[in-house]
Amino acid sequence: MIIGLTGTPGTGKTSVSRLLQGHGYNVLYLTDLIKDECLYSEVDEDRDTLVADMDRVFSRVCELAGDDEGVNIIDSHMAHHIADVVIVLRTAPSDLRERLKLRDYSDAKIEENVEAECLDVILVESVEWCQKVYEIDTTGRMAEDVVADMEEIISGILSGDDSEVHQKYMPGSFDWSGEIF
Ligand SMILES: Nc1ncnc2c1ncn2[C@@H]1O[C@H](COP(=O)(O)OP(=O)(O)O)[C@@H](O)[C@H]1O
Repeated sequence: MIIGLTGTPGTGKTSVSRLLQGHGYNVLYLTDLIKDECLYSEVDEDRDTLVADMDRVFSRVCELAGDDEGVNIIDSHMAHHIADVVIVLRTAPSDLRERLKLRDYSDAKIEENVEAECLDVILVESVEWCQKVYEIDTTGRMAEDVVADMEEIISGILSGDDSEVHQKYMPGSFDWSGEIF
């Protein structure tokens, strides 16, 4: 089965994915796949990013993971465009800003991402498009603790009754809209 791990850049998807891989899960790092297999339609020079060809990305992910009975995690801020079941990582805007400052991002790119987190952009898209959405707060926590939450959610899903974990990791638990100004 495919589980998307999505969230604003900097919320910790790749750090958590690497740890999950160490625990034996298959992980597809979508950004690498798109780059390595040229699954993009154009290069957006202004935003310093590749515009993914989502039809080809979707087909390729299905090829790589679709028939696998184990759990395949897709690490990407676009995972919710592909998977029906997604876990959204969240980070309080002030914490996220500090994490993004450590990257080679322009101030504008940092603020664009912080604003997107304040406005729940990825969470709202996930709830709109996916069948099942779980939300984990990473603020002030260790990546290992987030991995433990992920494994709890995955166990719940695999058990066939996710009602308890869905209640515990219910989407829409944070309101950071006041931090925009
Ligand atoms: N609880 C946490 N979970 C994951 N990453 C965290 C956490 N707390 C701090 N971090 C740090 O935040 C950064 C997240 O980067 P990364 O994993 O590449 O995020 P993303 O893949 O979402 O862009 C890393 O430097 C990581 O060490």
